Amino acid sequence: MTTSVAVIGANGRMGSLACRLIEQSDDFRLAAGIGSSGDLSEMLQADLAIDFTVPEVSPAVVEYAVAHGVPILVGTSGWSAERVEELETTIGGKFSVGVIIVPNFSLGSVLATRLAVTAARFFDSVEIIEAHHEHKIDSPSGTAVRTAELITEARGARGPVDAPFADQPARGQQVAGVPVHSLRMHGVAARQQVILGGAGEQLMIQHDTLSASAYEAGIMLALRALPKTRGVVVGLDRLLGLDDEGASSS
Ligand SMILES: NC(=O)C1=CN([C@@H]2O[C@H](COP(=O)(O)OP(=O)(O)OC[C@H]3O[C@@H](n4cnc5c(N)ncnc54)[C@H](OP(=O)(O)O)[C@@H]3O)[C@@H](O)[C@H]2O)C=CC1
Ligand SMILES: O=C(O)C1=N[C@H](C(=O)O)C[C@H](O)C1
Repeated sequence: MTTSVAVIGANGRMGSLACRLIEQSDDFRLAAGIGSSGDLSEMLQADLAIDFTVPEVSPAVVEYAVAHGVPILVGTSGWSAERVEELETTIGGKFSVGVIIVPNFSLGSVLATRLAVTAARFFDSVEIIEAHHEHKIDSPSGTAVRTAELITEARGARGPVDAPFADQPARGQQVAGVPVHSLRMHGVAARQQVILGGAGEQLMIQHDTLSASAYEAGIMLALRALPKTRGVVVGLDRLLGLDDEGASSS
């Protein structure tokens, strides 16, 4: 007995990877691959859906899935805390439908963010530099936004990071009070550096994605967790049981 999956954004880099993983698996089969000229109603023939589209389109895809009772795994970036909150309001009573939003499917990236969130409680300065390939249309990356949000949340009583002269454009975009600097260039897949500064020392936590194979295990893990999920869950860390480690506001 296999579970059928519809992939929205099936012609893209990540969507085609998801299609391949589903077709190669023993427990899933591809019910529909939907591109920008397709119709979202094609997802209704599937048990589950995966969204790898673009940040502007993703909310409508997710709302359609939820409205029609199709659990959905979201890999598309752009899901800031504010956007997640809006979705939770929209979902309202429909909490029997699962929505898993994963800013980054790579295990190393999730761990790097976790380490940075833990370290950020002990340093005055925290800034993020992220670099991505030349085809990435959005900035800052979803991973950087999530990292910044978690950092500020974890600092709690310590307050926001010290980001002097942050109103100057060259100081980056302020995300939850953390300066984020985005590079879009040839020769890189995805990299994130969280640089922390304190009295007389610096700590840098860097993660490099070298190829899209880094996302494969995380996609399958999240897909398998989706039928058991109720309501909105954000982050692979939640599925790995890492979310309550180190992120204390004490
Ligand atoms: N969570 C994670 O670990 C990762 C997330 N990402 C994120 O995933 C997203 C996709 O990335 P990537 O695959 O590289 O991007 P691509 O540009 O390769 O693919 C995006 C796809 O979205 C499709 N699309 C656009 N509008 C619609 C629509 N209305 N309905 C259906 N499909 C639509 C396009 O379809 P068409 O070709 O038919 O026009 C296109 O193929 C990005 O937000 C990226 O940041 C990327 C890597 C890892
Ligand atoms: O577009 C990409 O490539 C990636 N997007 C995600 C993001 O915005 O964080 C995840 C990863 O960084 C690759």
